[in-house]
Amino acid sequence: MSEPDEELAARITASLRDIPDFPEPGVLFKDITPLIGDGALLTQTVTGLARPWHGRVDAVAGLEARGFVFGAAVAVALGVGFVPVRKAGKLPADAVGVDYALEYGTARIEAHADAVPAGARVLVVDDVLATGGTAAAACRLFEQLQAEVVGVDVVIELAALGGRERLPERAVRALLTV
Ligand SMILES: O=P(O)(O)OC[C@H]1O[C@H](OP(=O)(O)OP(=O)(O)O)[C@H](O)[C@@H]1O
Ligand SMILES: Nc1ncnc2[nH]cnc12
Repeated sequence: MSEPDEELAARITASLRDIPDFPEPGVLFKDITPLIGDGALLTQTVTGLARPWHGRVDAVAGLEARGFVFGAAVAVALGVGFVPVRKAGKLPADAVGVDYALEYGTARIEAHADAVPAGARVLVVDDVLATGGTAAAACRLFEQLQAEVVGVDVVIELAALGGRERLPERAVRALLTV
């Protein structure tokens, strides 16, 4: 896996806005809107996410909603298709789903049953890895579809919340670990 880019990590750190007690008391929310509002930093972040994966994936999956921003851009950078992983009830065709818990609540994610062919190499992209519940559910989802999850690629890992431990034997990569 590629070396961490310390300059990019510093730029991401400087851009993040910490919002205490959002969306519920006790959660320190990492707001990425300043990052994605900065064209140069958004480009560097997408380039950094895509860097190790050129020629190694068949599809990029992005997790609704913030994972769509980065995931679709990474798919373009890699020249592969994008698969939206949506919250329950949003996809129009036959879907498979997984229930999960995240830092602040529970949810269900779904993907279209024909989103990727069996054996496809899928890269899961999201903005934040916190408890890892969302990313682990996404991995299970693609394995239900007989795909191969080659990695979980996030902008920010909140290490204290233990997401990486929730994803043993996965190639988990974060541009910034806090
Ligand atoms: O590691 P976890 O504890 O599972 O938390 C990480 C997830 O939480 C956030 O999504 P959220 O469900 O809040 O959706 P949003 O992108 O629509 O805000 C974030 O975008 C990740 O997908
Ligand atoms: N603390 C946090 N900040 C932003 N997104 C999150 N998703 C889960 N936990 C989060």
